Amino acid sequence: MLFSLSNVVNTSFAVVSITVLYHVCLWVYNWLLHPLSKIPGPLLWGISETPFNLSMINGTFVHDVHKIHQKYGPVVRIAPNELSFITEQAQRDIYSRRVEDGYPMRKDPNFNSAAPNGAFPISSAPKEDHIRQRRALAHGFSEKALSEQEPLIRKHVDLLMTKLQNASSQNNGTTVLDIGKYFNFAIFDIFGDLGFGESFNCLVEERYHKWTTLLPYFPKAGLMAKSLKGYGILSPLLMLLLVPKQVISGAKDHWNLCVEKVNQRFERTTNRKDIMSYILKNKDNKSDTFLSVPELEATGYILIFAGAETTASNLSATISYLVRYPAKFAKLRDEIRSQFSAAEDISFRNTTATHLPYMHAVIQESMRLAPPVAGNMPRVVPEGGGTIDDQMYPGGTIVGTAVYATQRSAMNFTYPNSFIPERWLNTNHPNYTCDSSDPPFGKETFVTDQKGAAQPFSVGPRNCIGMNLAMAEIRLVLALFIFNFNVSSPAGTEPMVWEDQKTYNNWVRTPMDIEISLAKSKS
Ligand code: HEM
Repeated sequence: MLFSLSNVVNTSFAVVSITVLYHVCLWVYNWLLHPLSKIPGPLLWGISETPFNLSMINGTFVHDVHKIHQKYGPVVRIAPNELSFITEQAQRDIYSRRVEDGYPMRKDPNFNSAAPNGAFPISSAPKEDHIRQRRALAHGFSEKALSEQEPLIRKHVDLLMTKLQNASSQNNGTTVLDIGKYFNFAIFDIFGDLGFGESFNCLVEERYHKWTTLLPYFPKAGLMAKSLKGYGILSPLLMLLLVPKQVISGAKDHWNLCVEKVNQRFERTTNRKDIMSYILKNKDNKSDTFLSVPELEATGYILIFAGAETTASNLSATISYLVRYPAKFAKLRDEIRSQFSAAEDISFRNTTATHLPYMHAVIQESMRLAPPVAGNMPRVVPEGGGTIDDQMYPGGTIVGTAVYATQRSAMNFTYPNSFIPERWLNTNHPNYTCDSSDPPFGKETFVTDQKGAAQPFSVGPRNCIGMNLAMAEIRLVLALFIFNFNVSSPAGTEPMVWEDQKTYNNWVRTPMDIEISLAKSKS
């Protein structure tokens, strides 16, 4: 007995010693000998995966990487084998088509896996599958499809306005409410209708549908699981200890609901021009625009999050900045209310940058400061190496641009942390004026801005397929909202600071109480 106990102690000691020795050797290798050892960055992040993973799990990754870039420059090492960039050129080098094979660097498989049914959604699919899936989905996101979808979308936006008007009317035209929640209701309902053929009725019932409450668990569970993957046999234990149970079960429920909704939509025959109608046209043929049922389930799983959460996030961020900067709100209010005399006149077509240049500038500036997809979108440098920002990096290196850090870098933008929509305007525009909340600026101030570095929808063949839809929704909701309401912070409170929130790549949005009052001149 004694013998076997001492054996166990000795073996354990040996295992621990070997593990420690292995890690010490690995850290020394990563520090001094690794091909990326000369790239600047915090030492601990460069020698071990742990700081990266902890930062992901804590929801501070986006802010941490921004700080690292501020301290160490435009290319930094954020894990032993991973680099982060913040230049416009790097963005093109990583995400656009490469001369070598006409396709961008492949996505990092650790962060882009298959769905629970084993099929790849469009966002993770490998090259050949991606090309086929993207073709199949493109029809549902075309200009033609968008104009056919407008009445369907408009119905929900009108209901949003009615709900807000009712809430205000009951309180002498003014009320305080969580506007982020109402934007979620409307955008999720729109997406239910467009993606799955039925609204979630969040707005009608003024409460979240079960599914929408599950959505926050989806990216969190994914990021946590992937961050802990690299710990080998310890991963299941770490998952058990670090990932809250409701995150795991929430992600599972999200998947089950998605499969159910996609299959219900298959069963339904309808003339509605929703996104699925375009895809289902090719359901039974094996052409190059075909999507299998498991792929459709997997893509539905991604679309609901990619499509709804991001759009609602931008609308909320935009209003948060307008509440914080009343002079900007006043300019936008005047532009919209002088352009239209009735809400019915407002449409996708007449809310573009040509018609409402200041509103377009406001949206661009809020996308710059609070990009809905804020993290790094990791890719793998192909075998044989790849050039980024005129520098060659070894094959297998994980690379990506840090969206938030890029868009807030002083290398790319003057006054990078200030909300100044004017930077996006033509300097001859009457609204190109410096307000009391602004740092001083003149006609020349923003000529050095690297505007092309702000790409919240990314670039290249894997950029956002829903960009036109998202922008049309945002323009319509924002124009109608500002046409109908004035906004301010509730008396005695400070406006929320958007960037104080955490992110799991997407923002973890906290309740956003603002005061809205009916625009008297229109009521
Ligand atoms: C403000 C709103 C939105 C923003 C900022 C946004 C941003 C992005 C970004 C940055 C990517 C690239 C991700 C990567 O490379 O890993 C992306 C991809 C994607 N987005 Fe969006 N998105 C928005 C709205 C939408 C909407 C409304 C839909 C659909 C209804 C959508 C569907 C997709 C899909 C399917 C992909 C993957 C495309 C592919 O891999 O080919 N997004 N989005």
